[in-house]
Amino acid sequence: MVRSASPSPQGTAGTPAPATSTLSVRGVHKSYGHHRVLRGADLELPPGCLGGVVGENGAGKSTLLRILAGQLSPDRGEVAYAGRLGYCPQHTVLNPSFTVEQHLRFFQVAYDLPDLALAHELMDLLSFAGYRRHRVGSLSGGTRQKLNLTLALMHDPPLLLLDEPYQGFDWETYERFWELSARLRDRGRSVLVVSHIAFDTTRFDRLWRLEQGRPVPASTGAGEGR
Ligand SMILES: Nc1ncnc2c1ncn2[C@@H]1O[C@H](COP(=O)(O)OP(=O)(O)OP(=O)(O)O)[C@@H](O)[C@H]1O
Repeated sequence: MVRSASPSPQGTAGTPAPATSTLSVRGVHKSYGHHRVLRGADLELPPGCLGGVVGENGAGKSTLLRILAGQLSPDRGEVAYAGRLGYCPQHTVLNPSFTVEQHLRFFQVAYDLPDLALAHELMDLLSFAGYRRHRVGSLSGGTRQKLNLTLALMHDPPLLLLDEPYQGFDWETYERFWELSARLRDRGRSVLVVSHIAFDTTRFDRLWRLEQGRPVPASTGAGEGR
């Protein structure tokens, strides 16, 4: 049973997660037909923590994140989180006919934001403010991903679920991404990054390796702090 998960981009508050956690996942199972992908996944993410879930292609990372974001129902298990969430899906759901600015306006309405100040700040930080009037269909993959990420972050939610968020980024933008994530973490946000790339694990406060359908705690290589 899912006690709390939001299908909408803005998220909704559901059953609160335990006081010590922003996100609490208990015993989540998911199969596609006979293919058992998640087999009792447990995970706790406290406030102000930058967490990572790594695993091989097909391990079930996106399935887990889609369940956490409320896009997919688990067969059983519980997901609870406090407040809104921001979800950056692996595959962008952008409309190629609309401009970057039009996307921001749509999400401003969806999130019920008074202005786009944070969105514009994120665009400056990710160096794509110059594309504001460009149609999404004309953008490079990396720039589309910058927009994808901005749409997930622009309402400053307490919980961020980011699926392969730096795919297509050049090195400078990749570094900016980590600076931004660390800044969010330092402001008390909980950030969960899913990636098949496991070489930069020292960036994380907590790390799990998704193996045989379960996130297994792993060393970040930097000493566990949070
Ligand atoms: N809608 C679906 N129907 C059937 N099988 C699916 C579906 N979605 C995913 N799968 C299968 O479930 C398994 C896990 O897929 P998932 O996309 O969650 O893995 P992943 O760890 O995110 O992989 P990647 O690193 O390649 O993105 C894979 O074997 C995939 O083929």
